[in-house]
Amino acid sequence: MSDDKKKLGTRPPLGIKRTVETGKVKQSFSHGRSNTVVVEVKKRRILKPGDAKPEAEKQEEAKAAPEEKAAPAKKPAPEKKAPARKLSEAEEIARRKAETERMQREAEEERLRLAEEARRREEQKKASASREEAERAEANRRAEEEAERKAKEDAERAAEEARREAEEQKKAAAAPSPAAPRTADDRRAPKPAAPKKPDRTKGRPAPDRRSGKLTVNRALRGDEGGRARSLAALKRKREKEKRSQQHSGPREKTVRDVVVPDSITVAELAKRMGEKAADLVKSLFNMGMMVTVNQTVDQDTAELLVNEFGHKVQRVSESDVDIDTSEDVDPEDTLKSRPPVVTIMGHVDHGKTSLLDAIRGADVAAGEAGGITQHIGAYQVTPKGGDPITFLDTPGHEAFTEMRARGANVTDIVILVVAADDGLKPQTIEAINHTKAANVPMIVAINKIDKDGANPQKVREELLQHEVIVEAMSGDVQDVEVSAKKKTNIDKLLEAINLQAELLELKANPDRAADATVVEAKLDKGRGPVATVLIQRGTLKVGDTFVAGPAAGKVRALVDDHGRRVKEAGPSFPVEVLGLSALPSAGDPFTVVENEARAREVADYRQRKLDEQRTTAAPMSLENMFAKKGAQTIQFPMIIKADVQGTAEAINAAVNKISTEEIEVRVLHSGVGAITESDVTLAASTGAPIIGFNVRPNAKAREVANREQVEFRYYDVIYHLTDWVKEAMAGELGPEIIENVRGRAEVKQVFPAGKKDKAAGLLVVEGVIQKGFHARLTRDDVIVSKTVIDSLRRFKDDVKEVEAGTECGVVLQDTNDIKPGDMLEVFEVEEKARTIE
Ligand SMILES: Nc1nc2c(ncn2[C@@H]2O[C@H](COP(=O)(O)OP(=O)(O)OP(=O)(O)O)[C@@H](O)[C@H]2O)c(=O)[nH]1
Repeated sequence: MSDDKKKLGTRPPLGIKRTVETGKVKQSFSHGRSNTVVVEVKKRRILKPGDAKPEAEKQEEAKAAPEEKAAPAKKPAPEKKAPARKLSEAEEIARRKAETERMQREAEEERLRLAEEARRREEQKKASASREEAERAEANRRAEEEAERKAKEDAERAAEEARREAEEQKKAAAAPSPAAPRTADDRRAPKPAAPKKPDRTKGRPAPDRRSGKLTVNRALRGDEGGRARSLAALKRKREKEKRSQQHSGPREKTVRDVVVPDSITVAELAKRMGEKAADLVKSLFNMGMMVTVNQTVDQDTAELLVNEFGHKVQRVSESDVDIDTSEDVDPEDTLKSRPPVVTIMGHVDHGKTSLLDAIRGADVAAGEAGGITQHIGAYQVTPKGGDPITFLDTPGHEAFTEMRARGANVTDIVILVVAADDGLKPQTIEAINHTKAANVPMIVAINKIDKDGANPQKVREELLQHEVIVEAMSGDVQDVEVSAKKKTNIDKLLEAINLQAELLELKANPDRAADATVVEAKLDKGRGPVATVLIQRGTLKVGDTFVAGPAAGKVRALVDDHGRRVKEAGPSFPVEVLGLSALPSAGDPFTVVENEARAREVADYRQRKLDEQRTTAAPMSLENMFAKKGAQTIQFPMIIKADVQGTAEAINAAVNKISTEEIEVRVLHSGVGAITESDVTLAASTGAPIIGFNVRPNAKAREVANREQVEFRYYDVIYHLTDWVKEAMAGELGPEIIENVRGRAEVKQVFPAGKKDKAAGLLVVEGVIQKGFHARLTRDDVIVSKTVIDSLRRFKDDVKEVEAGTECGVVLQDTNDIKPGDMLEVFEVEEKARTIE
């Protein structure tokens, strides 16, 4: 036990697990220096052979050993050792117990401290997460509120809100003062309210305040006293948000000049305003208009919207969208001379195509069906020693006029072909009139001079009657005697053209974006829509973006009149353009524009205009047709399909001319390409025949046509077609009824005939009366009945005929309303087949 006592004093403080024995050793050095070192002695297990001491004893020994060994070097504190020896055993136990308890308490405290620290760290982490969450929730809520307010409240209300918020902030700033009164507003305020803090903290232990768990709800309620900092952060965040909202709202800040046409789709307006289409729809909804983004609004509504979103309106008429090349005049110094554009006109078979062939040195007329020029083409020729000349090959003057009607004055010179053996014919005269109307100079080509009956002088004289005074008759119109067949004087004709062109001083600026005119457009099986255009100014290049009538596109390829691919085409050059989105019409302007968006805009506008015209001008429904049928004029409907746009137009113009007062042609649809099922359906529903000009129906269309019994008519010569239309229209009208009045008689007396009929005693005053003649009975010049002479008697004898000056008795068919003094007019009815010119 004494051993134990001795050991107790030297034992180091109790650890949880002691693995080493420690002790302090004071070291003395020379010159009075000393140092105290801690000596650690590792536990040692002493194992002796046959050692059978109990484990506890062994351990005690092991503990004692180092102390005994270290004893000489150790200088234990005398005050500690001495009283220890004096202590009684009970006291020693109590002391040790107290010591152990103290140490345990300290260890426990340390453990608790660490645990507390960990918990606090954890709490802090959670709190900051919750705070962030709360801030996020708050921000979201605020954003929602903000959006709602914006939509519903007016500017005044917004100002009021701002004022209230400012007040709130002031209160929040004053919050740390416990004396700050808590207002009802504060309590109601949905945001975390700073004034609540004194309430919450009052009489509450501080640790409680710190350790309280921060939940989202508590954060939102703002009732956590310890959150004063986060509240301020929230407010700062709110401020920041407000600022960023103000700054991140370029739509409100950027005031745009919005171009508003007559009508515009909501989507397009939104694009121009730089706003969301959905916002516009919402706004319109608030105005009481239910529209979708793709619907159109009028200019007034669009203006309201633009103003509401704070932009400026720039009202334009929709037509401003279209391209107006007339204002874009090229300066004089940019102009360079260009080839003339020549159109050949004249009566059928007077030799237009032959002349063009002679000029070109190519034979096109031979392959042409029926000898009529069906296709509008354009070619450029350069005569020997002359300048290039562009020729437009048109089917007579209709296309020329059609193009002029569309504002396409492409022709510079007209060649009027008159056959020397035939003289002036109706179409020659029409051509003269059209040329004069267009104010285009004319050159007369008196053709077929090789023919036996050719009389050029007669032609000149005939021209005089139409105020065309040729040079040979001392006028200023050039005239050239030619033979297209023998190619006589073709060079003279070309010289005349060059001379006329020189006089005209034709010029254009080649160094600019191209302006052209469509002279022909067709659907090509392999190449899609193809347009032949004539460049009027500028140079058209592959890759150019353009708009042609209602079609937009990008030049994919350019093909010249010899079928060669070219990279560009200058003024007066005819060229085929590939790359169209749709088929334009002859006469449509073809303009190169800066970009695809512009091309689309213009094309869309033009298409809209065309749609408007179509839907308002030519109603094609069955109802409309029958409604019209009830009126005096009979409608003769038809559907025209042709191989080329120019031909379709020429046919349209030709058939429309056939209309009379009684019957008129109504072209329900005219288009280019094969006859399709939809054409047949339209024909079936309207009873219209389908006219295929150089085109045939496809298989499906044929099948439907068989079922629906739709009539197809195929032609390759225009006048054959017009002849048929005339006949068909005449047939539709039925035969003409002609009344030939044969005689007149006066009713002298009326007497009964048979059981119920009445007979009239007449005096024939004029012509003759025959049995079976139609008759009209008039009383005081008013027709009483229309009847037939049923029986004719003279002195009780049936006779066939009674002449003027004689009396007779007649029985009239189906009428007994006869009175003395009535007049009877008799006539024969003749049926005559109609003709339409
Ligand atoms: N003898 C003679 N015949 C000619 C001459 N020019 C044309 N012809 C003939 O006249 C006929 C009609 O000629 P086209 O060139 O087809 O006449 P067009 O005016 O183009 O006729 P359409 O295309 O039907 O309007 C043809 O048979 C030609 O061979 C000529 O100078 N002399």
